[in-house]
Parts: sequence; structure tokens; C-alpha cells
Amino acid sequence: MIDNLFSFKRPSNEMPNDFKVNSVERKELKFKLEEYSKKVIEIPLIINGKEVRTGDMGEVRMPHNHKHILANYHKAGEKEISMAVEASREAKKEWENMPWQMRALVFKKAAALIAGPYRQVMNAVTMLGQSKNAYQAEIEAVCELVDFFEFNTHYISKMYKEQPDSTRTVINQLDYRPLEGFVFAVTPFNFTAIGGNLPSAPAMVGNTVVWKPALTAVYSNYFVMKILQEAGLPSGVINFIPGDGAKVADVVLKKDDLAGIHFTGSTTVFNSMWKKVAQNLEKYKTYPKIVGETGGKDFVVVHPSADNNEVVTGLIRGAYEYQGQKCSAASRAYIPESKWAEIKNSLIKEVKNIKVGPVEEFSNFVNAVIDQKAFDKIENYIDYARKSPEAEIIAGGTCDDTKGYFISPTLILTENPKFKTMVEEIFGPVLTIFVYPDDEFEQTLKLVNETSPYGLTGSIFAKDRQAQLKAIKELRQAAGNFYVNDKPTTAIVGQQPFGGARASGTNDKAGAEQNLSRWISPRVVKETLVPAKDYKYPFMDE
Ligand SMILES: NC(=O)c1ccc[n+]([C@@H]2O[C@H](COP(=O)([O-])OP(=O)(O)OC[C@H]3O[C@@H](n4cnc5c(N)ncnc54)[C@H](O)[C@@H]3O)[C@@H](O)[C@H]2O)c1
Ligand SMILES: N[C@@H](CCC=O)C(=O)O
Repeated sequence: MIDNLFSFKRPSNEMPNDFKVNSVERKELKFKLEEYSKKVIEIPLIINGKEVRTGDMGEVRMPHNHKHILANYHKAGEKEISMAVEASREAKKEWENMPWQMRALVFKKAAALIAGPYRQVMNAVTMLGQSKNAYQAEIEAVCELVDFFEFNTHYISKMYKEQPDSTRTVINQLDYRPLEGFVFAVTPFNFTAIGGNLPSAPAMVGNTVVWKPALTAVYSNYFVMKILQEAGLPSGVINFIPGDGAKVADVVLKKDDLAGIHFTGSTTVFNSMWKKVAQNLEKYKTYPKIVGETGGKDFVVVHPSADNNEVVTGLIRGAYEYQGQKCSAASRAYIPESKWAEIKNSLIKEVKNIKVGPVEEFSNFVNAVIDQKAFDKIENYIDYARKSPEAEIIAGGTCDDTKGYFISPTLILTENPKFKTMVEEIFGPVLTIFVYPDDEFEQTLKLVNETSPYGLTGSIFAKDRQAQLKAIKELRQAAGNFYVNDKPTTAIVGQQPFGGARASGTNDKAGAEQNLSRWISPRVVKETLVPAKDYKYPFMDE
């Protein structure tokens, strides 16, 4: 680096295109959708910068057209998993000693490539492989991923400048060491951006990483890996190993130099990994740092002073965007009796009009859920509600997996505030509603707080400032991201750092300084300029 003081200024958020009819970006995207639909690609592992083929194959199919194969990928076996760990060890020395600005430039360049020449490729592969509509793909596979890379490089600039106090005779320096060992990044299917961020954040501060992507997102995640390589990521810094989660974790979590886990996914899987770490604790050279962002059962509370149109829009977008497959999706709502009749009518009318279908047709708001397993799980919840005397399905409820995994946006009304679908994460387009008496707003807030084990996101719709205040206070521990007069989804990097506690994770706020600080192990170097030459204290008699 020419100037060691050079740093990266705070960026602005990448703005999404809206793909209006006849716009250039719409034409480009349609072209890329067609191009990638026509080919079947092969996805190898990438270990130490090289493509590795195992012959143990899996298929990537379009969730909205499951006969259509997009790619065949190779799965890592025990040998390749160990190769990936070894490659990360080998790459560490050069990478951690590279000037941090040079490391950061890899991610700055990746951001520029994604925002520019690969923009519609990232959108197309995310749309086809994960069944997202154009806008849902654009806001995350492009904008959020660009923001993660841009903001994190800026946060590092800020963090590295922080130094402890020194005096005339004692100079103290903080050495921002990466962790001693490698980091294991395990990523979910639902956000391409999370796939890109989880291995990259620890890498930016000098760590090397073994990345296990979700098999249902391996298609878009492979493109992220290729872009990072094109941006100059040195071999072995991030090693891309698709494979069975439990199998990969079993091998990786036994390595004595495991130094950190960067996980996003379900609470069950996170708990299982934490338990394995505990079992292997004596093996490790250092305590692995464990960061995990997990499930949610996100709420919307409506106060009698709320605006009905705003509520209906917030509920529909919050619950059904990306088929409710967001950890932050609105999945339980509390509505006052006085407003219910009007909100119910509008909700049912709007929900019935929502178009469901493949991503290539831009009029579809809802597309397919990710795979057969997700489809079956969501259908089971809907069936449970259909059969229960405590609940009624007031809109949607149809499930059809003939061509793609389509579930219509579903509204369940229950009289039991602790009904199964008010408590458990469904991860599909299902919203359950409980209607409360207007004069029980405060009791309802208590109920919201105590109903589910999660603590991720939530929102209050109210014009009344006192009501907002009560909700903000009473629900302080109920959500790591709390929204006023808005849906509980779509956190933006740099604006609403994202994450929650309780069963929703360690709340280390992806894309924020808090997260980056987990991937360093600071060392303080003290130099005494005029060292003492006599051990006795001045007050002592001769
Ligand atoms: N809090 C957040 O920020 C956030 C963000 C996105 C998704 N999520 C959560 O993620 C879940 C949906 O994503 P998903 O279906 O990909 O989650 P998942 O837990 O099924 O899978 C996540 C990752 O873990 C791997 N895995 C599976 N079994 C494993 C095991 N036994 N050991 C180690 N790894 C294993 C998977 O292959 C995948 O790479 C939801 O619960 C959602 O709420 C949370
Ligand atoms: N960043 C996302 C949540 C990620 C979980 O799936 C949001 O706020 O919608």
C-alpha cells in the first residue's frame, strides 16, 4: 500500500433497480434468466483456489419448476473437508500479514463487480435457484451483498484506528490479530448475501475460512465464490465445500485449530453445532468464537390508533415476501377487536389477489418455497390448523407441488394466543392472527413477549406515541430489530444492523462493527520507554 493511513470512507447503500416495464435492467435480467435457464452447469468444490471434483453428485433444480435442472454439484467427502482445512492453514500466514487495505480491496472489487457487470447474473441465478422474484433478488443478492462488502471494509478502517492511551513514558499499541486457527462458515439457503458475507467478514480481518454453503443455494453461492476469485482472493483464503451439513460439521468441528464458527440457519442446527463444540472442547487450542444468527417467530402488534392501510400493506409484505422464507418474516399478528372487521376484509381481498407462480413471470408476487422438505413442513402446519377446532383458515391454504413447490399465501385466525402456529417458526407464507380486546393492549404486549422462544424481529403499528413507547419498553428483549409503523423485515446494512437474541442467536449484528470484532483476537503491546532500574518503592527506607 502506498499510504498506510489510507482508509475506506463510509459508503452509501447500493440502491435497488425497480425493473419497470421497458427498462434496460429488466431487459438485461430477462436475457440472463433465459441464458441461465438453458444451460446446466457443473459446480466443483474450490479448495486452495483449485476446482476439486468428487463424483459424489447432487442436483440443483428450480423450486418453481422442479423437473428443470440448473446444475450438478460435487459434494465434499471426509478427504476434501480435511483438504479445505489444510488449505486454510496454509493460506493464513500470507493473508494475515498482507496490509489490511490490500485484503479489503478484494472485497471492494467484488462489490464493484456485483453492482456492475455481474448484477443481472447474480439476480438471475438467485431467482432461478432459490425462486425469488426480481425485486427480492435485487435487494439482497446485489444490494445487500454489495453493502456487506462496502460497509465492512469501512468498519475495519474505523476499528483499526482505535488505539489505547499512551503516556510520555509508556507506549501502548493494539495489534488487531485475526483468530489463531481457521473459521468455519455455514450459510443458509434464503439469502445469497448471507452466503457471501459469512465467509467474507472473518476473511477481511485476516482469517482464513472453510465455507459450507446450503445445498439449496449452492448455485448462486458458487457465483459469489467465482466473483471473489476474480476480485483477487488468494488461493486458500476461502475454501468452498458444498456437502451434507452434519457430515462436514462432524469433521470440521474436531479440528484442533477451529477458531470460530460463523453460522446462520435454524436454531436446531446451531444448537447441535454448539453441543458438538462443547463435546470437543478439550481438543481445541483456543476457545472457538461462536456466532450464530438463527430462527424467528416475528410479530406485528397493531394498536387501535394504527392506520389500517399501513397495517394491511405491512402484514402482506412482511409475511409473504419471498414466501415468508425470511428469519424476520411477520408470522404472528395481534389486532384489536375494533379494527378487525375492516382489516380482515382488506386482508382477505388483497391476499386472494396475490399472484403465485414462477419467477420468470414478473407479475408473480409469491413464488415457490425452496424444496420438497420445506413444502411438506409448511403443508403440515396448514393441515394442523385446518383440522384444529382452535383455528380457521380465512385465506389461502392451498398447496400444490405438481410442477413447483407452490403454497398460496395463507391467513390463519386463532382464538388461542398460544396456538402452535403462533409459537413455532414455519418459514413459509403463513400468517396467524389473534384478535385482542382493545382495552387489553398492555396485557397483549406481555403475551407477545412470552409466547415464543425467539427474539428476532417485531413491529408495532400505532399513531399514538404513548402506545409506541409502551411497546418499545415492554418488548425490549423480545426483538433485536424492532420497527415502528413498518413491517419487521428488510433490514438495511448500515441502517438497521441485524440480529436477535433468545433462541434467535448470539445477536452479533451481521454487517456491523460488532460482528467484525468477533473475528479478531486483540493483542496489546506495551513499551516502557524509561524502564525502572531498582525494584524497591520510593517510600522504602534504605
Ligand atoms: N437470524 C438470521 O439472521 C437468519 C437469517 C437467515 C436465515 N435464518 C434462519 O435460517 C433457517 C432457514 O435456513 P436453512 O433452511 O438453510 O437452515 P438450516 O439450519 O437447515 O441450514 C443452514 C446451514 O446449516 C447446514 N446444516 C444442516 N444440518 C447441519 C448440521 N447437522 N450441522 C452443521 N450444519 C448443518 C445446512 O447445510 C446449511 O448450510 C430459518 O430457521 C431462518 O430463520 C436466520
Ligand atoms: N436481513 C433480512 C433478514 C435475514 C433473514 O432471513 C431482513 O431483515 O429481512
